[in-house]
Amino acid sequence: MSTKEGLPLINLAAKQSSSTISSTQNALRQFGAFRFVAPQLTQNRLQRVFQNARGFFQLPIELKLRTKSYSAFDTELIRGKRAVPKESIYFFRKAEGDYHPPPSELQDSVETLHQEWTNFRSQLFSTLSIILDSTEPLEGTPTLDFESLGVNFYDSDKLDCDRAYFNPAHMDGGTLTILARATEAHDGLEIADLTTTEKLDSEGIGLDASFISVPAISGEVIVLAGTRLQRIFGKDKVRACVHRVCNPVHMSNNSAVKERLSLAIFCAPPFK
Ligand SMILES: O=C(O)CCC(=O)C(=O)O
Ligand SMILES: [Fe+2]
Repeated sequence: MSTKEGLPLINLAAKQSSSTISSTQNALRQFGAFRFVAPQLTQNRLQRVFQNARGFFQLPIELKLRTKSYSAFDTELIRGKRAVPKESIYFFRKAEGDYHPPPSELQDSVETLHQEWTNFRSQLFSTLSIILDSTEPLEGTPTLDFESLGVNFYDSDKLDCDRAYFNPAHMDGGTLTILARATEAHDGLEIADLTTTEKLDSEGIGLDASFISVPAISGEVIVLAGTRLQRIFGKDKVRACVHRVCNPVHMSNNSAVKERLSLAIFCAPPFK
């Protein structure tokens, strides 16, 4: 199944047809993912964030380490053990200590993008309630849910050839992750077809399941269900998406891509 057939594309501003509802219900069980149309999130504002982030990631490491919510190459762990060969900077997170703010152009461009995202948030969650036939609207709990945003930078020059993944197979812990990428086309992002395995943990699924490649398409973003959404609705309705990013040097006919930037909004349902 191609990604286009496999992952339904939703227009949040429209009334959902019964065929969109049923294909999205299926996609949430099979992949834990779908897409929505959001040119406002993928065009100029996003490119400005990536341009500023590229400048930030090129700064000397001593400067980056002093920056609030920066995580250096190979410092984040998946399942508490596998280091992820990426650098990231997170926004809207609390940080203890004496850190510098990120460069102001980067901070401003992230805030502008995030402001645009807030126009989509309640539409996305109310559409999700309709799709999942939920009688209660999804509402965030201030103690459990908070929203943050991460910009990730992957550089295949920093990766030994034996590491096939920029980001090993994992699930995100929150409700929904909105993912946008800097490069259009196949940039290594893959999601598991959860109907191809009996395994339930992300490591087992990573070894056992079939994965499909999810190209980045202009004007659209991908939504990944997190473990919290799976817990709220139950595994029969929603599976947490298991996703990974291949090192582009391991991808056939795309070996020219060496650098990869992505942006994830770890979003929370609106509060009452
Ligand atoms: O870089 C990507 O496309 C995926 C990022 C991701 O999985 C994450 O930040 O949790
Ligand atoms: Fe993730």
